[in-house]
Amino acid sequence: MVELEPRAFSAPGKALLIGGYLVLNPQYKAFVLALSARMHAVVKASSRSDISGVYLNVKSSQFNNNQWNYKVSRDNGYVPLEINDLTNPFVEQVVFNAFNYFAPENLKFNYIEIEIFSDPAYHSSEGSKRKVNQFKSFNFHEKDIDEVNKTGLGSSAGLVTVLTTALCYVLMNGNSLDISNPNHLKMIHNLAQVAHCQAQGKIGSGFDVAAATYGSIIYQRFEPAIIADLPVMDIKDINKYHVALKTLIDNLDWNITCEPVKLPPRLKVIMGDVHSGSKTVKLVSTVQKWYAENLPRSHEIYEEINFNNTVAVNTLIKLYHISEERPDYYNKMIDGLNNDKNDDPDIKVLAESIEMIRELFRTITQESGAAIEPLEQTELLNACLGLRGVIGGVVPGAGGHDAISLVMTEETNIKKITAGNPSFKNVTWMDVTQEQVGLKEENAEYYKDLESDEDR
Ligand SMILES: Nc1ncnc2c1ncn2[C@@H]1O[C@H](COP(=O)(O)OP(=O)(O)OP(=O)(O)O)[C@@H](O)[C@H]1O
Ligand SMILES: C[C@@](O)(CCOP(=O)(O)O)CC(=O)O
Repeated sequence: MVELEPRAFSAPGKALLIGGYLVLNPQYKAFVLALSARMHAVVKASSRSDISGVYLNVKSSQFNNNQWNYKVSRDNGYVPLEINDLTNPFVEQVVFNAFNYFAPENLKFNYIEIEIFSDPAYHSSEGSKRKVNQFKSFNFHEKDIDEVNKTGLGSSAGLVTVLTTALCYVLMNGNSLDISNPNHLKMIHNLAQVAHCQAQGKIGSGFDVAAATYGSIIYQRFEPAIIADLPVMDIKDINKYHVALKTLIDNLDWNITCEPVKLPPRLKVIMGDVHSGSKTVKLVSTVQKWYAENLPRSHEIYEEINFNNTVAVNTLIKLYHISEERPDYYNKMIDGLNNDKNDDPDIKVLAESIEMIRELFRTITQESGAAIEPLEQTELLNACLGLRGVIGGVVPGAGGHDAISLVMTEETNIKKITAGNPSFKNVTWMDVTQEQVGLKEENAEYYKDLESDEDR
């Protein structure tokens, strides 16, 4: 039996700080922050002569020992067959697309095992037990993955990205996958976008998969048609899907923007969970209906949001440059913010543009009935703006009752300054911050021997 060297990969969660809804249109740019919460995949594979075809086990032991066992064969168009009839659309679409992309005739490593881990911040910790080792710390739940409440950080995008990476490693028959190679990263990104869209049954903007792959970025989407135009799998002619997918992944210019960005130094983003969550699909369809029925005014509102989005993003970039070119001036400005002096003109422009974006989304909320910024969130965000060191805040992404995002100085201790204050009684400050890096190679050894917190 030949064994493939185990490898591990992780990909970050996200917050769409600026550009919700507009990012669905390829003409508008968005600012996506990658977060420190990550999804992980540890993969091993071996060649086994005692089984026919390919066998794949995907294990997510954190969620009531959930696991999915697939048989994959070329004769079946690489449509994965789960031997216990269990479903996980995200896993299935990754397997389907990765295998069809490589279309292996005879796979050397035909027994594949992938273990998934999610960092604690993706899900509500209620009823979970923490297991740790020297390197990692994960929550273990007694419920299945679909029954545990999510916080909205994009677990499926992270999952699809790390699973795609793990399978590319195996399907490339060994050591040649290198995630620091831009071509490999592009292959992973494109495959993950296709799988994520197919699993969701819709074509969203893809900002979450882009951030999982490339980290914090300015993002502009691809034209949805490029994925919608893929043929359906025809078992009688499986080469058709393979050729179309190969062309889409390798040869087509997706015309997307994924430009790395950093928050200016000494600023951070903090997320506040309000324990509720939103139905993104419903919000998006309500807003799209409102948009279509209210032209040309709705377009004018979008243009005005875009103007403020651009101001906010450009000001963040400008602040970064100031910090490099005039560090003394910059440090004084941040010190000023810590002492409640918000009089720097650039900070003012940033704060005002974020306020304008919120106001325009409140107009859409009122007119469409889609609760992008519901009253409770308005009150919470306004209370946050009164805190020393906080520059601005939004309900990121599609809005609603998802966790809020606040931009504040590094020195601001939000837990401390809000403790006991009734305005903040419904919010839990999450242990996540922004991160630069997207897909990352991890040490496969670091996931072993996780033990219950109490036993240590
Ligand atoms: N640890 C995991 N193990 C296995 N499957 C997972 C895991 N985490 C997420 N998934 C899959 O992703 C699905 C959740 O994806 P969904 O897109 O609904 O949420 P999300 O990406 O966290 O949310 P949002 O896009 O709103 O931030 C689960 O139902 C499951 O199929
Ligand atoms: C409304 C939208 O722009 C953002 C959805 O963001 P989230 O999944 O709520 O973080 C839709 C999209 O970009 O796919």
